[in-house]
Amino acid sequence: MEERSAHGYQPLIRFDNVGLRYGLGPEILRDVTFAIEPGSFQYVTGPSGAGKSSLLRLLFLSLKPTRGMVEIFGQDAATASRTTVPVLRRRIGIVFQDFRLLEHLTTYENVALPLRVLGHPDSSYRHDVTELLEWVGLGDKMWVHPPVLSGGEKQRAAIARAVITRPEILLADEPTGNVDPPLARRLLRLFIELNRLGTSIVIATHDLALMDQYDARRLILNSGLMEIHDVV
Ligand SMILES: Nc1ncnc2c1ncn2[C@@H]1O[C@H](COP(=O)(O)OP(=O)(O)OP(=O)(O)O)[C@@H](O)[C@H]1O
Repeated sequence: MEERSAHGYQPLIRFDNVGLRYGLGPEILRDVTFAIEPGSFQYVTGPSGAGKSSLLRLLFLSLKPTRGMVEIFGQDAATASRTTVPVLRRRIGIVFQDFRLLEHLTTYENVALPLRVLGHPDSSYRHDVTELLEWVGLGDKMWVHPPVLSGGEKQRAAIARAVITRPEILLADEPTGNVDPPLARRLLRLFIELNRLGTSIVIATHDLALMDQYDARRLILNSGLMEIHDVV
């Protein structure tokens, strides 16, 4: 029988006693057990080097656990084939710490890229991409290339690209790391709005001010172990 969470939903992602080590190094994640529910909002936090980025890599199937089980949309990550991984990833949006925008493409083309890769014609998504870029405040930066964008503008372009396909989960690695407090608050409002529209949000951060602004579940990593603080 399919295992279901306390809320009656099947979780989108499930970690069961997960351990991770790089090569022959020490285990940097140990016995990590948690689930990501549909429509949920959580922070992954903990000191520098605690394993936040590594946890996101496991969530995005860029890494496989060295022990325990990671289940993504009901599929065991350990046995996911090379053809299954991209199919699962299409349901996950990710914002990398270093944005990874393509410099030879305009902001519009960067955001439209995931749809173009899926084979959709430009006419089918032009309206959606333009609307989303306006929504994140980049309406006047659509036709410039990333090198002339500020850090915060790049951040918003990366977020727009991550959500243009309406993923079920959005993973963001230190999304407020390079921006000033007013922009950090704006980005947080953007995540909250996306969450209201149904996307599950996972934000890796050590920005305590950010977490204090919007109370949500905290998955706290420390010495490889995870402590979970639910909102009461
Ligand atoms: N590719 C790798 N090979 C070997 N060790 C790695 C690799 N990536 C990360 N590590 C180690 O794993 C541990 C966790 O790193 P990770 O980047 O996941 O932490 P973090 O919590 O995201 O840190 P920060 O907040 O500083 O970004 C660190 O000790 C790091 O040195």
